[in-house]
Amino acid sequence: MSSVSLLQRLVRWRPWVSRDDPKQAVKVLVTGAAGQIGYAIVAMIARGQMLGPDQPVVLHMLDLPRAADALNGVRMELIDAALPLLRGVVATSDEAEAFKGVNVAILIGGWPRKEGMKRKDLIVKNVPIYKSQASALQQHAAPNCKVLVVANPANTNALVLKEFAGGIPAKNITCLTRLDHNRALGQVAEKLNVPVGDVKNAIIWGNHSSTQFPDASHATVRTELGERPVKELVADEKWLREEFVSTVQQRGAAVIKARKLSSSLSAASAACDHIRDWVLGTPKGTWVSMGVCSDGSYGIPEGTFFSFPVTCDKGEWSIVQGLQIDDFARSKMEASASELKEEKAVAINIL
Ligand SMILES: NC(=O)C1=CN([C@@H]2O[C@H](COP(=O)(O)OP(=O)(O)OC[C@H]3O[C@@H](n4cnc5c(N)ncnc54)[C@H](O)[C@@H]3O)[C@@H](O)[C@H]2O)C=CC1
Ligand SMILES: O=C([O-])CC(=O)C(=O)O
Repeated sequence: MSSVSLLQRLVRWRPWVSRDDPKQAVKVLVTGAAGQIGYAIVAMIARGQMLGPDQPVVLHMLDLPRAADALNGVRMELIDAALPLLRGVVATSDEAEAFKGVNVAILIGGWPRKEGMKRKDLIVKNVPIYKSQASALQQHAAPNCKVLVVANPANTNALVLKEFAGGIPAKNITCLTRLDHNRALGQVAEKLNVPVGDVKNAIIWGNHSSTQFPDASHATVRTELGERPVKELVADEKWLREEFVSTVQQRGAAVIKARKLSSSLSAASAACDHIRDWVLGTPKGTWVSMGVCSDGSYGIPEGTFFSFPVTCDKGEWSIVQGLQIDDFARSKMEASASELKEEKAVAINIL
């Protein structure tokens, strides 16, 4: 007879490991998981909104020691939600434990801006976090881990991560501008009174900051007569160059003014969209905006973390090539690239 008693066997039983799982669980790290965006995103991930409705996940959640109780509360709620795709939860304030073996890392941990601040005012507080987490990523994550930086200033934090996590390929490090992209689609849909799902191919060029350039000049709307250019349907160049651009650029600040907290639901949803499209691919004929390491496309200096239109296939993103850039767009893209150069100089100075 086996020396393992029935009671011992029951204690060892791990309900999240099912023998019938057709797919292995993917380990997804969320940093800042006790915060606003963290609280919104963990349920979305565990419901399959990020990796698909048949993909089991193990959630790794990291937050500071002082948020340990709150993080444990999130862990309890995840168990209480009885989410069938959720095959395990690690809740910790230890970076090594949090990054161990993760396949996808959503880096949200850091400080949010308050009303009246610019995102780049967060460099001093947040950039050092990304230097420290770069080593944890390099040492403990799965070698092909896909990384999405959400915490602001997102592009510069991603750059710091790339600089200090040399073992992780630059193409695996990205930052979130999908929220701005989705905001751009939302503004066009509101203007034309059409379902947002019928609008596609807006572009966010540049920094996730007020110098970003939301560009609807290549966007289209699905109509009964086929796909039609947004430019033609809006028929208001002034709106497209002014109100549309500034509304999207300033939307984060407008939400902070209204909520006294930064966008959480829409940021969490956009982060799911970003990873889903990266991993599962963009639909044919559709591009999305992602902050990625420039290869020199469109004259943007190589190595700059810049938002471009991309398509994704088999887990790889590629910058959409050959789009016509007029003088107006060129000047906006250059302004955002030079702001990123300034942010980089400030970050280097701090580190
Ligand atoms: N890229 C984008 O589109 C967006 C970016 N953001 C940014 O996302 C970040 C998080 O925003 P919220 O969730 O609203 O803030 P929050 O303050 O509610 O949550 C942040 C969490 O990060 C934790 N944290 C701080 N330092 C950490 C560290 N070293 N390791 C792990 N966790 C750490 C905090 O304890 C807190 O629980 C902010 O920087 C915000 O500006 C927010 C909205 C959109
Ligand atoms: O504006 C902020 O500070 C938060 C953020 O990045 C956004 O909502 O886009």
